[in-house]
Amino acid sequence: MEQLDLEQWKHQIEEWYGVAIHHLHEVPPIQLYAAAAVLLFTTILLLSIRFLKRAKSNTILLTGLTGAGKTVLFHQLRDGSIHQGTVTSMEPNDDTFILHSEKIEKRKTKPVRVVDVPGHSRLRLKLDEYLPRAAGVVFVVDAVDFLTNCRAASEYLYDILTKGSVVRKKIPLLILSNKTDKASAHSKEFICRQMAKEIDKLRASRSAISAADIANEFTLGVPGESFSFIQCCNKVTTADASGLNGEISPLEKFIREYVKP
Ligand SMILES: Nc1nc2c(ncn2[C@@H]2O[C@H](COP(=O)(O)OP(=O)(O)OP(=O)(O)O)[C@@H](O)[C@H]2O)c(=O)[nH]1
Ligand SMILES: [Mg+2]
Repeated sequence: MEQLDLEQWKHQIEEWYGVAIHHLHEVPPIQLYAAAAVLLFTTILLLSIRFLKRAKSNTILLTGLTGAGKTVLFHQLRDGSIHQGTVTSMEPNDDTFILHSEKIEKRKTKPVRVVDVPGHSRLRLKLDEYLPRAAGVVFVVDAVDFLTNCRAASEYLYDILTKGSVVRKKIPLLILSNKTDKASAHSKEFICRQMAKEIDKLRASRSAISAADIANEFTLGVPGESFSFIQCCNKVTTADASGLNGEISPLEKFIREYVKP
Protein backbone atom coordinates (compact mmCIF):
# COMPACT_ATOMS: atom_id res chain seq x y z
CA MET A 1 0.00 0.00 0.00
CA GLU A 2 2.77 2.40 1.05
CA GLN A 3 4.74 1.36 -2.04
CA LEU A 4 1.74 2.32 -4.20
CA ASP A 5 1.43 5.74 -2.56
CA LEU A 6 5.10 6.39 -3.13
CA GLU A 7 4.82 5.44 -6.80
CA GLN A 8 1.84 7.74 -7.25
CA TRP A 9 3.75 10.62 -5.66
CA LYS A 10 6.75 9.95 -7.88
CA HIS A 11 4.53 10.12 -10.98
CA GLN A 12 2.83 13.26 -9.76
CA ILE A 13 6.15 15.01 -9.11
CA GLU A 14 7.50 13.99 -12.50
CA GLU A 15 4.34 15.35 -14.11
CA TRP A 16 4.66 18.69 -12.25
CA TYR A 17 8.32 18.86 -13.17
CA GLY A 18 7.45 18.33 -16.85
CA VAL A 19 4.78 21.03 -16.75
CA ALA A 20 7.17 23.44 -15.05
CA ILE A 21 9.91 22.84 -17.63
CA HIS A 22 7.38 23.25 -20.42
CA HIS A 23 6.24 26.60 -19.01
CA LEU A 24 9.83 27.68 -18.48
CA HIS A 25 10.55 27.09 -22.18
CA GLU A 26 7.63 29.31 -23.04
CA VAL A 27 8.94 32.21 -20.93
CA PRO A 28 11.26 34.54 -22.88
CA PRO A 29 14.86 34.21 -21.60
CA ILE A 30 15.01 37.92 -20.75
CA GLN A 31 12.20 37.45 -18.21
CA LEU A 32 13.99 34.46 -16.72
CA TYR A 33 17.18 36.47 -16.29
CA ALA A 34 15.22 39.34 -14.74
CA ALA A 35 13.57 36.96 -12.25
CA ALA A 36 16.94 35.41 -11.36
CA ALA A 37 18.43 38.88 -10.87
CA VAL A 38 15.55 39.93 -8.58
CA LEU A 39 15.95 36.73 -6.57
CA LEU A 40 19.69 37.24 -6.24
CA PHE A 41 19.28 40.91 -5.28
CA THR A 42 16.67 40.08 -2.61
CA THR A 43 18.87 37.35 -1.14
CA ILE A 44 21.87 39.70 -0.96
CA LEU A 45 19.70 42.43 0.60
CA LEU A 46 18.29 40.09 3.26
CA LEU A 47 21.74 38.71 4.08
CA SER A 48 23.19 42.23 4.42
CA ILE A 49 20.35 43.31 6.75
CA ARG A 50 20.98 40.24 8.87
CA PHE A 51 24.71 40.93 8.93
CA LEU A 52 24.24 44.60 9.83
CA LYS A 53 21.84 43.67 12.63
CA ARG A 54 24.39 41.27 14.01
CA ALA A 55 27.26 43.74 13.69
CA LYS A 56 28.79 44.20 17.09
CA SER A 57 27.85 47.36 18.90
CA ASN A 58 30.62 49.59 20.25
CA THR A 59 28.39 51.53 22.66
CA ILE A 60 28.97 51.58 26.41
CA LEU A 61 26.47 53.38 28.63
CA LEU A 62 27.40 55.12 31.87
CA THR A 63 24.34 55.20 34.12
CA GLY A 64 23.61 55.77 37.80
CA LEU A 65 22.20 58.37 40.16
CA THR A 66 23.07 62.01 39.87
CA GLY A 67 26.38 62.81 41.54
CA ALA A 68 27.73 59.26 41.22
CA GLY A 69 30.62 60.50 39.07
CA LYS A 70 29.65 59.47 35.52
CA THR A 71 30.78 62.68 33.82
CA VAL A 72 34.13 62.59 35.58
CA LEU A 73 34.57 58.97 34.38
CA PHE A 74 33.53 59.92 30.85
CA HIS A 75 36.26 62.59 30.70
CA GLN A 76 38.84 60.29 32.25
CA LEU A 77 38.11 57.65 29.62
CA ARG A 78 38.32 60.12 26.76
CA ASP A 79 40.86 62.74 27.84
CA GLY A 80 42.66 61.28 30.82
CA SER A 81 41.61 64.28 32.89
CA ILE A 82 38.53 65.15 34.92
CA HIS A 83 37.79 68.28 32.83
CA GLN A 84 34.60 69.25 34.61
CA GLY A 85 32.17 67.12 36.51
CA THR A 86 30.91 69.28 39.28
CA VAL A 87 27.72 70.39 37.58
CA THR A 88 24.74 68.12 37.13
CA SER A 89 24.59 67.12 33.46
CA MET A 90 21.50 68.26 31.59
CA GLU A 91 22.36 66.45 28.36
CA PRO A 92 24.02 63.10 27.71
CA ASN A 93 27.71 63.22 26.82
CA ASP A 94 27.95 61.08 23.72
CA ASP A 95 31.24 60.61 21.91
CA THR A 96 33.16 57.97 19.99
CA PHE A 97 36.87 57.83 20.75
CA ILE A 98 39.95 55.74 21.35
CA LEU A 99 40.36 55.29 25.11
CA HIS A 100 42.91 57.80 26.41
CA SER A 101 45.06 55.10 28.02
CA GLU A 102 45.28 53.24 24.70
CA LYS A 103 46.22 56.44 22.87
CA ILE A 104 49.19 56.84 25.21
CA GLU A 105 50.26 53.24 24.63
CA LYS A 106 49.95 53.91 20.86
CA ARG A 107 48.18 50.59 20.42
CA LYS A 108 46.01 50.14 17.34
CA THR A 109 42.49 49.84 18.73
CA LYS A 110 38.88 50.26 17.79
CA PRO A 111 37.09 53.44 18.96
CA VAL A 112 34.43 53.07 21.64
CA ARG A 113 31.23 55.05 21.79
CA VAL A 114 30.65 56.11 25.39
CA VAL A 115 27.37 57.69 26.45
CA ASP A 116 27.09 59.32 29.86
CA VAL A 117 23.35 59.40 30.63
CA PRO A 118 22.55 62.03 33.30
CA GLY A 119 21.13 60.65 36.53
CA HIS A 120 18.40 63.26 36.87
CA SER A 121 15.10 61.35 36.90
CA ARG A 122 13.66 63.30 33.95
CA LEU A 123 16.72 62.69 31.80
CA ARG A 124 16.96 58.98 32.56
CA LEU A 125 14.33 58.33 29.90
CA LYS A 126 17.11 58.97 27.39
CA LEU A 127 18.53 55.62 28.43
CA ASP A 128 15.81 53.83 26.46
CA GLU A 129 17.09 55.44 23.27
CA TYR A 130 20.59 54.04 23.78
CA LEU A 131 19.91 50.66 25.40
CA PRO A 132 18.98 48.74 22.24
CA ARG A 133 22.46 49.53 20.80
CA ALA A 134 24.45 48.96 23.99
CA ALA A 135 27.29 46.45 24.19
CA GLY A 136 27.49 46.99 27.94
CA VAL A 137 26.04 49.09 30.75
CA VAL A 138 28.03 50.55 33.63
CA PHE A 139 25.98 51.38 36.71
CA VAL A 140 28.03 53.92 38.66
CA VAL A 141 27.48 54.07 42.43
CA ASP A 142 28.80 56.73 44.82
CA ALA A 143 30.55 54.44 47.31
CA VAL A 144 30.87 57.25 49.88
CA ASP A 145 27.30 58.50 49.96
CA PHE A 146 25.98 55.03 49.38
CA LEU A 147 23.71 54.35 52.34
CA THR A 148 21.54 57.44 51.89
CA ASN A 149 21.15 56.64 48.19
CA CYS A 150 20.92 52.86 48.41
CA ARG A 151 17.15 52.67 47.92
CA ALA A 152 17.08 55.13 44.98
CA ALA A 153 20.10 53.49 43.32
CA SER A 154 18.57 50.02 43.72
CA GLU A 155 15.30 51.21 42.19
CA TYR A 156 17.12 52.61 39.19
CA LEU A 157 19.18 49.43 38.85
CA TYR A 158 16.02 47.31 39.16
CA ASP A 159 14.45 49.31 36.32
CA ILE A 160 17.47 48.74 34.11
CA LEU A 161 17.74 45.02 34.87
CA THR A 162 14.05 44.46 34.04
CA LYS A 163 14.07 46.33 30.75
CA GLY A 164 13.19 44.18 27.77
CA SER A 165 16.20 45.36 25.76
CA VAL A 166 18.57 44.35 28.58
CA VAL A 167 16.94 41.00 29.29
CA ARG A 168 16.44 39.91 25.69
CA LYS A 169 19.91 40.91 24.56
CA LYS A 170 21.51 39.84 27.85
CA ILE A 171 23.45 43.11 27.99
CA PRO A 172 26.31 42.74 30.51
CA LEU A 173 26.24 45.18 33.41
CA LEU A 174 29.05 46.40 35.63
CA ILE A 175 28.24 47.84 39.07
CA LEU A 176 31.07 50.32 39.52
CA SER A 177 31.74 51.52 43.07
CA ASN A 178 33.17 54.96 42.46
CA LYS A 179 35.05 57.44 44.71
CA THR A 180 37.15 54.72 46.34
CA ASP A 181 39.86 57.35 46.89
CA LYS A 182 37.90 58.37 49.99
CA ALA A 183 38.59 56.36 53.16
CA SER A 184 34.87 56.36 53.97
CA ALA A 185 34.00 54.57 50.72
CA HIS A 186 32.09 51.31 51.20
CA SER A 187 33.47 48.15 49.63
CA LYS A 188 32.00 46.87 46.38
CA GLU A 189 30.98 43.64 48.15
CA PHE A 190 29.00 45.60 50.75
CA ILE A 191 27.39 47.75 48.06
CA CYS A 192 26.31 44.72 46.03
CA ARG A 193 24.96 42.92 49.07
CA GLN A 194 22.91 45.92 50.16
CA MET A 195 21.59 46.55 46.66
CA ALA A 196 20.64 42.89 46.25
CA LYS A 197 18.68 43.13 49.53
CA GLU A 198 16.92 46.28 48.36
CA ILE A 199 16.09 44.68 45.01
CA ASP A 200 14.70 41.69 46.89
CA LYS A 201 12.29 44.00 48.71
CA LEU A 202 11.43 45.79 45.49
CA ARG A 203 10.66 42.49 43.83
CA ALA A 204 8.02 41.72 46.44
CA SER A 205 6.46 45.18 46.39
CA ARG A 206 6.44 45.54 42.63
CA SER A 207 4.97 42.14 41.92
CA ALA A 208 2.14 43.09 44.30
CA ILE A 209 1.20 45.99 42.01
CA SER A 210 -1.21 45.03 39.27
CA ALA A 211 0.56 44.09 36.05
CA ALA A 212 -1.11 46.97 34.22
CA ASP A 213 0.54 49.54 36.49
CA ILE A 214 4.13 48.43 36.24
CA ALA A 215 6.48 49.66 33.59
CA ASN A 216 8.99 46.85 34.16
CA GLU A 217 8.78 44.39 31.33
CA PHE A 218 10.41 41.43 33.08
CA THR A 219 10.67 40.17 36.62
CA LEU A 220 13.91 39.49 38.43
CA GLY A 221 15.27 36.51 40.30
CA VAL A 222 13.94 33.10 41.21
CA PRO A 223 10.56 32.87 43.00
CA GLY A 224 10.95 31.74 46.62
CA GLU A 225 14.69 32.56 46.74
CA SER A 226 16.39 35.73 47.99
CA PHE A 227 17.60 37.84 45.14
CA SER A 228 21.19 37.63 44.05
CA PHE A 229 22.77 39.16 40.94
CA ILE A 230 23.85 35.70 39.77
CA GLN A 231 20.17 35.01 39.05
CA CYS A 232 20.07 37.71 36.37
CA CYS A 233 20.03 36.39 32.83
CA ASN A 234 22.63 38.96 31.85
CA LYS A 235 26.11 38.94 33.40
CA VAL A 236 26.37 41.33 36.36
CA THR A 237 29.85 42.04 37.74
CA THR A 238 31.34 44.54 40.18
CA ALA A 239 34.46 46.70 40.28
CA ASP A 240 36.02 49.67 42.06
CA ALA A 241 37.03 53.00 40.57
CA SER A 242 38.10 56.49 41.41
CA GLY A 243 37.22 58.81 38.58
CA LEU A 244 38.87 61.68 40.38
CA ASN A 245 42.24 59.93 40.63
CA GLY A 246 42.00 58.28 37.22
CA GLU A 247 41.87 54.78 38.68
CA ILE A 248 39.65 53.38 36.00
CA SER A 249 41.44 50.28 34.71
CA PRO A 250 38.66 47.84 35.81
CA LEU A 251 36.20 50.02 33.87
CA GLU A 252 38.46 49.99 30.81
CA LYS A 253 38.81 46.23 31.14
CA PHE A 254 35.01 45.85 31.16
CA ILE A 255 34.74 48.08 28.09
CA ARG A 256 37.36 46.07 26.21
CA GLU A 257 35.71 42.80 27.14
CA TYR A 258 32.59 43.82 25.27
CA VAL A 259 33.99 46.20 22.63
CA LYS A 260 36.89 44.25 21.26
CA PRO A 261 39.94 46.39 20.43
N1 LIG B 1 36.21 61.91 45.82
C1 LIG B 1 35.72 61.71 44.61
N2 LIG B 1 34.82 62.55 44.08
C2 LIG B 1 34.36 62.31 42.84
C3 LIG B 1 34.80 61.20 42.08
N3 LIG B 1 34.15 61.21 40.90
C4 LIG B 1 33.35 62.28 40.91
N4 LIG B 1 33.47 62.95 42.06
C5 LIG B 1 32.75 64.15 42.44
O1 LIG B 1 31.36 63.87 42.48
C6 LIG B 1 30.60 64.97 41.98
C7 LIG B 1 29.67 64.52 40.88
O2 LIG B 1 30.42 64.09 39.75
P1 LIG B 1 29.76 64.04 38.29
O3 LIG B 1 30.73 63.33 37.42
O4 LIG B 1 29.34 65.38 37.88
O5 LIG B 1 28.48 63.15 38.57
P2 LIG B 1 27.41 62.60 37.51
O6 LIG B 1 27.21 61.17 37.82
O7 LIG B 1 27.82 62.95 36.14
O8 LIG B 1 26.08 63.40 37.92
P3 LIG B 1 24.84 63.79 36.95
O9 LIG B 1 25.40 64.46 35.76
O10 LIG B 1 24.02 64.71 37.80
O11 LIG B 1 24.10 62.54 36.64
C8 LIG B 1 31.63 66.02 41.56
O12 LIG B 1 31.77 66.97 42.56
C9 LIG B 1 32.91 65.25 41.38
O13 LIG B 1 34.05 66.02 41.61
C10 LIG B 1 35.77 60.33 42.67
O14 LIG B 1 36.23 59.33 42.10
N5 LIG B 1 36.20 60.64 43.94
MG1 LIG C 1 27.06 64.21 34.72
